Amino acid sequence: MSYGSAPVLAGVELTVPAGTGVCVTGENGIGKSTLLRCVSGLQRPDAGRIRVFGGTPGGSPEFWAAVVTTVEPPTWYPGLTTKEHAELICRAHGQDPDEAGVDEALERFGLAGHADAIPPSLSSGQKQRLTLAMALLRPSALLILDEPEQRLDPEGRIAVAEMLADYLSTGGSLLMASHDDKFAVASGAELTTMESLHP
Ligand SMILES: Nc1ncnc2c1ncn2[C@@H]1O[C@H](COP(=O)(O)OP(=O)(O)OP(=O)(O)O)[C@@H](O)[C@H]1O
Repeated sequence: MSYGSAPVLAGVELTVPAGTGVCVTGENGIGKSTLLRCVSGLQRPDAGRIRVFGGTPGGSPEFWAAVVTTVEPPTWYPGLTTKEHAELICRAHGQDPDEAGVDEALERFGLAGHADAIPPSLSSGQKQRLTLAMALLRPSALLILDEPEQRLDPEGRIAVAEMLADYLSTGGSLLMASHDDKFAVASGAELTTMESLHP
């Protein structure tokens, strides 16, 4: 993969066995987001091979039924509230919002008091909470998260790490990038440095 003439991710090899979590770490600019973008099907590598559940990333409705990526920041729907965003994601995936537990999720993410606010009025940490709440509310088999701990307060990081550990314990797979090793370990992910991905 390259941006212009600068190579990024040359010779990288990574396997995330289904039902496990991997967290890639490394200095700013080393290529973590680029890796996650490629695995999410948002960027196509110039060479090499990426398979997700045996298929090409991003290439089919089945991929997007199974995979949630937060690599690209969300766009909020004009005029829809925090709660309506959460309900919408459930309905889009064939779930009844009450049965999916929208109210409980908003409570868990500390957003219950902001259910009727529109997302642009939320703080950056609250927007991050809503993004993660929406990612975890809908059914999925793989979460691809770019620095999910960003903008969360210490309590929020602990809560999200627990929710990711729950996700893994119920059979989900997780690929994330993070600068917070403690958070990643608490999430149940195995830490892997970008440097170690070059065999
Ligand atoms: N759109 C782009 N155009 C040109 N170069 C880019 C682009 N996106 C990333 N790069 C370059 O590719 C390299 C890898 O960037 P990437 O965002 O993947 O790093 P990262 O490890 O996620 O960094 P960080 O820890 O800061 O999030 C960097 O040198 C960056 O400057």
